[in-house]
Amino acid sequence: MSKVQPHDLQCLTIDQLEKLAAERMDKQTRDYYNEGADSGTTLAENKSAYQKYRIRPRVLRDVSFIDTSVEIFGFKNSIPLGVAPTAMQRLAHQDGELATARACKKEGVVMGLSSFSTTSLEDVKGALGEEHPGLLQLYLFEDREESKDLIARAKKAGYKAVALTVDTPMLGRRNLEIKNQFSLPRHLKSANFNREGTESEKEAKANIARKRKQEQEASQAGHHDGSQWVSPTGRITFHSHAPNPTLDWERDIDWLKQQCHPEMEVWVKGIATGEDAILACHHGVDGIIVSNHGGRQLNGALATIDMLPEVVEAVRSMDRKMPVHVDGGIRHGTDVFKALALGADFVWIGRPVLWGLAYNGQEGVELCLKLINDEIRLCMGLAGVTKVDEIGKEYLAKINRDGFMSRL
Ligand SMILES: Cc1cc2nc3c(=O)[nH]c(=O)nc-3n(C[C@H](O)[C@H](O)[C@H](O)COP(=O)(O)O)c2cc1C
Ligand SMILES: CC(C)CC(=O)C(=O)O
Repeated sequence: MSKVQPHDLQCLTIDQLEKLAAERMDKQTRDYYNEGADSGTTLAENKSAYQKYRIRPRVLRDVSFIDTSVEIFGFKNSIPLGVAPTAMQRLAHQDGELATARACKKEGVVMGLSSFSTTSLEDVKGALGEEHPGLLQLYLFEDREESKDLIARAKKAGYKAVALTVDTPMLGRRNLEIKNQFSLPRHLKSANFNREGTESEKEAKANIARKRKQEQEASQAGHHDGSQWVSPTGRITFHSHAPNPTLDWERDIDWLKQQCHPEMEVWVKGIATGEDAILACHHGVDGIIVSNHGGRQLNGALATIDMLPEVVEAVRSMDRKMPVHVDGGIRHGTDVFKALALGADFVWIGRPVLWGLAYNGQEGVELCLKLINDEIRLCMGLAGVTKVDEIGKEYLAKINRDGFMSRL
């Protein structure tokens, strides 16, 4: 009988990792990382909704060899899970995104990098290495030149995909963030922006700024109020630039595909309905991520595992096969199994990685990924499956409100 080899006796679960990390973060960081929007119901439900599902294990199947790997962006990922893009990782640990990248490389797990990282996208790709695919998360700015520049740099650095985040036309209301007057400490910066730039880049930006100012004066009532307006030459901060209320399927997705294809895939992150999944498919995106931004945007939105079935059904009704991923509230290997059984091709985790980083830098992130890896393997074995693509809805039952169980 094989004996379980713990990686760290102090930390055997993601829940324990969360507690250990909380002791090592300052209040500003802890609140920023852990908070959800408004009263936090969607944040809580992302996690609790997994309890509605139970696994129907099959027995007497030889599970002596289990393959947890899947292919993503042409890369053999060790588990059907990736690290979701989360901003400002150097708040958690001085090595920030570099520590996460090194851990992802070591554990064979794909990494999503936030546009608002505290390490440049080039340095992160350097740490991931040539073989390892990177995904760059994008906020498309109203100032297209900034976004264009970022996309060109990602392409040059060798990223395999971008994911446009579409659930942030406005920033969700995070009350602790407001109360703490959260901002990036002086010693850190949004490393992908606010670069000095060459003389000709500076000149081009100054021209855009002049043009914008003229347009604004002419219309007298731009759609930004004075407190939000930041000129294209001004500092880019997440408060000023992540939200973009002007994003639109027709104009922006086609533009993005033109900038990225064929070198980089274009994904859309933040799909929450079957209707939008169909639009994404019509607009030719390479894949979608069902997400509510970890409960940080629209409080009262459905938990992502509850949105997933309608999105999967909508996508399956289309002629073109488009992959569907999901994130939000995934804390156990059994959660990963349930999401795949409900039709997701792949899942992503956000906060658990930040907790790993805060607990012990690169080693903490490795620990987080190892714990989840162990749990996925164990769950597959105990459920009687040996390959990821064997996981289907016949392995799940749903517990309804009245406590009765139904087959899916
Ligand atoms: C602190 C923090 C920062 C985040 N930053 C970004 C970001 O820059 N871009 C983005 O698309 N999503 C961002 N997200 C959302 C994550 O990509 C992901 O959707 C979410 O964390 C998944 O939920 P989970 O934390 O419950 O796993 C962030 C989430 C957290 C917790
Ligand atoms: C740059 C940000 C808006 C980060 C983010 O997406 C978040 O804090 O949820």
